[in-house]
Amino acid sequence: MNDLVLASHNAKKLKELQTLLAPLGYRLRPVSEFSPEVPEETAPSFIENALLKARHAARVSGLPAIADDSGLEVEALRGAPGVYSARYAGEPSDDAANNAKLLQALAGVPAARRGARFVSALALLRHADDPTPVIALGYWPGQILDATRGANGFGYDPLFLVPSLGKTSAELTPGLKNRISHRGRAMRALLKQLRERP
Ligand SMILES: O=P(O)(O)OP(=O)(O)OP(=O)(O)OC[C@H]1O[C@@H](n2cnc3c(O)ncnc32)[C@H](O)[C@@H]1O
Ligand SMILES: [Mg+2]
Repeated sequence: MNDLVLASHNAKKLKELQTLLAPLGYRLRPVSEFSPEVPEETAPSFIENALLKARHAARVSGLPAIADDSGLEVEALRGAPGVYSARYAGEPSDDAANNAKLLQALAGVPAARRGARFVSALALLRHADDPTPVIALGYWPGQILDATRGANGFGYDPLFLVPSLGKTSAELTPGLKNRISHRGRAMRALLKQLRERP
């Protein structure tokens, strides 16, 4: 069985990626097995940050690696917190503090202007110097509520309303979230590219 390294230190994100990749028959190994080092996410785009995380994981493991860089873009905040989503309220990353800061930033903004989307960029490298990484993006549109709801998921899930379901992302089962989320969509797009690659 081929090994694939998952370049994430976020346990809940790792679980989602593992579930999405499980049917592929890879042996999935978190990058923490190889190195405790967390590369700095210094780039201005999700794609570049995903690449730098995947490249670091491929380098420390000597194996193919995949990374997700993701975040929440809020229309009324002109795309913030965006690539800074994990550290919106400062470092270290703290979901409750990030959600509190988002609610504060949107105080007084009516429902009609609380549109947002989750973004996921996936990058897959066969090795650290791979000149043709596979990149895929996935988006998930929704709306930011004015109070948290639900206990599943992570990050901004309790504030992210999926309008067609009338539920927040934190009220969905993990299986349903993976079927419709930004990360699920990006993964299906990535797998399609892999199938079509000459
Ligand atoms: O970089 P790694 O180690 O993978 O873990 P991370 O949590 O730092 O991940 P990112 O740098 O990609 O930052 C993504 C942040 O965006 C938010 N986010 C991304 N996907 C999400 C999801 O499915 N549900 C809720 N929040 C999400 C959440 O705050 C994440 O911490
Ligand atoms: Mg990160």
